Amino acid sequence: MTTTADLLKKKCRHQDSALNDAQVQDYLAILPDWQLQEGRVTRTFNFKNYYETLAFVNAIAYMIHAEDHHPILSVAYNRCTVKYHTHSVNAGNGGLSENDFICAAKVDAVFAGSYDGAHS
Ligand SMILES: C[C@H](O)[C@H](O)[C@H]1CNC2=NC(N)=NC(=O)C2=N1
Repeated sequence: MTTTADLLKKKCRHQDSALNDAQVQDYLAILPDWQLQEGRVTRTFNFKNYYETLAFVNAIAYMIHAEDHHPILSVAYNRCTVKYHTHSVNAGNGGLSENDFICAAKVDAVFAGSYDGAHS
């Protein structure tokens, strides 16, 4: 059974095939703060003010760049919603892959202050 610790040790890699519904549910079970909304793995993070919201956006941008796996971000005064899906699967039609859950776990680690940087 995959754990969040397993996900944190992984690195995103190119994916061609999407996860099936059962696999998606297994990953969601280990990331309880994330929901599946409109086919995207989604979580909203709340902050005290705009400065802290942007600090979070910049912090996850470092991880996002290191993983080369990009979410849709919506940024408001005191919250940021992160939505992940994988463009490359299903012949470019998109879907969910393990990369989405690797990055969700790493976003949580950044938010918790426990992200230990990109590994080569
Ligand atoms: C060439 C580049 O590595 C690919 O286009 C990456 C970039 N970032 C990506 N981000 C997401 N969310 N899905 C992808 O399939 C993806 N592919």
